[in-house]
Amino acid sequence: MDSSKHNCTEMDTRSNSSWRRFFKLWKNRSIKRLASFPPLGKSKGRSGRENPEFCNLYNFKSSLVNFSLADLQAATNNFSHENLIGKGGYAKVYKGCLQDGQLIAVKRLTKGTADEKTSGFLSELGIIAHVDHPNTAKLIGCGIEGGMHLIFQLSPLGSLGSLLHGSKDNKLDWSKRYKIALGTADGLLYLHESCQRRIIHRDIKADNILLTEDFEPQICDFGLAMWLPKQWTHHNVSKFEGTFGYFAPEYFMHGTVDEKTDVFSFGVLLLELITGRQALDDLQQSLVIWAKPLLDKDDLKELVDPSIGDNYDTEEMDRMVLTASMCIEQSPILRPRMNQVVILLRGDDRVSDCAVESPRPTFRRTYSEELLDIQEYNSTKYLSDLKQHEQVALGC
Ligand SMILES: Nc1ncnc2c1ncn2[C@@H]1O[C@H](COP(=O)(O)OP(=O)(O)OP(=O)(O)O)[C@@H](O)[C@H]1O
Repeated sequence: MDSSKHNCTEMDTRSNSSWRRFFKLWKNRSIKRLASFPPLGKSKGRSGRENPEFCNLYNFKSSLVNFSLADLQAATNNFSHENLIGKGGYAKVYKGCLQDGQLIAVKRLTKGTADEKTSGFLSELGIIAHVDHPNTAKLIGCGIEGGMHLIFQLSPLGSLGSLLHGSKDNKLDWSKRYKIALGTADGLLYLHESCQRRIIHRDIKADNILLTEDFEPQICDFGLAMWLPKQWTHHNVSKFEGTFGYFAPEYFMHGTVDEKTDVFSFGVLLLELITGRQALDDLQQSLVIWAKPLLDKDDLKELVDPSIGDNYDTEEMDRMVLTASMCIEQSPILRPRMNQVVILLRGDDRVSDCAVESPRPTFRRTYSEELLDIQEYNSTKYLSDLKQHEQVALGC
C-alpha cells in the first residue's frame, strides 16, 4: 500500500473532521453581537468620524508626544543597565518613569546603520501609530534626538515569553493562559480585518506578547509588520525575517506573506501555552514537529504542560488543542482565518462583532491558499519538509 497516500487520506479525514466541528459551532449556535472593538475611525467622540482617513491623521498628530533626548534620559536614569527590561534583535527596551509618574518603555533601535535605523523606525511608527485596540501595545510617542526611540506604556508583567519560559516558580495557570490566547486572537483579528488597513504582523511569538497587570495580552513589535493593499492576495518577500520555530511552510518555501502566515505563528503560540515548551528548544527542536503526532492522537497527557497537570477546564483545553492543530496545518487553505479562530477558541457565545462584521470578505482565498491547494501534502511529508527547511535555515 502506498503509505504517503494512506497518510494523505488520514490527514484529509482529520482536517475534514476539524472543519466539520467548526461549521457545527458556526451554524448551530447563536452568534451574539457584542459592542466590541470598533475600528479606529469608528470610535466615538472623535472628530472627523465621517472621514476615517482624516480621523486617523488627526488622531495621529494630536495624541503622540515628541520626547527630547533629555526627557528620555531623565526618565530612564540615562538609559542605565538597571533599567534595561528587554533586548530583541533590533532594539533595547528601557523602563522609564515620566515626571507625572507615568511608567513607560523606551524602545531604542540599535540594529544597523543610521539609515537602516531610520527606516525601521519609520516603518514601525507608521503601523503602530494607527493601531488602537485593547490587545495591542500602546504607543505614547517617539523621540529622534540621539537615536530612534519609540515610547510605549509599560506593560508591568513584561512578555509572555519571559513568564512562560523564564522563572520556574512563576508558572501561568490555565485560566491565565486561556485569557492570553483569547486576547491575542482578538488583537490579531483586529489587525487582519478590523483596523483601517490590512496588517500582517509577521512576528507573532511569545516574546512579542506583553501582559498588563491583569494578564491582558498586548501584541507588540510591529518592526516587521506590513500593510497589504486590499486588492493584493499576498506579498512575496525576498528577505527572510522573523523568528525560527514560528514560520509557516509557505513562507519558508516561497516567501509568501498573508494573513495565514500569521495564523500559523499564532498556532505555534497556542502550542506554547498548552505545552509550556518553547517554539524552538535549546537543541533547536521544533515544537510543531514534536507536537504534531500528539495532536493527531489527541494525546493530552503528553501534550499538556506538566506544571498545569489536570488543573484545566476540559472544554477550554479541547478548544485550544483543536484550534492549535488547525492553525498549524501545512496547507494554508486548511487553516482558519482569525475570525474563525476567535469562534473556535471561545466556543460560540462571546463572538465579537469583529468576527461578524468584517469589512473584508471572510472566506476570501489568499494567494498561499491557491498555491498550496494544488500541491498534495501528507503528514509525513509535512514533518520532513519542516525538518528539512529548519535544518537549512538554521544551518544544522
Ligand atoms: N511596552 C513594554 N513594556 C514592557 N516590556 C516591553 C515593552 N515593549 C517591549 N518590551 C520588552 O522588550 C522586549 C523586546 O521588545 P521588541 O520585541 O519590541 O524588540 P525587537 O528588537 O523589535 O525584538 P525582535 O528581535 O523580536 O524583533 C520584549 O520582548 C519585551 O520583553
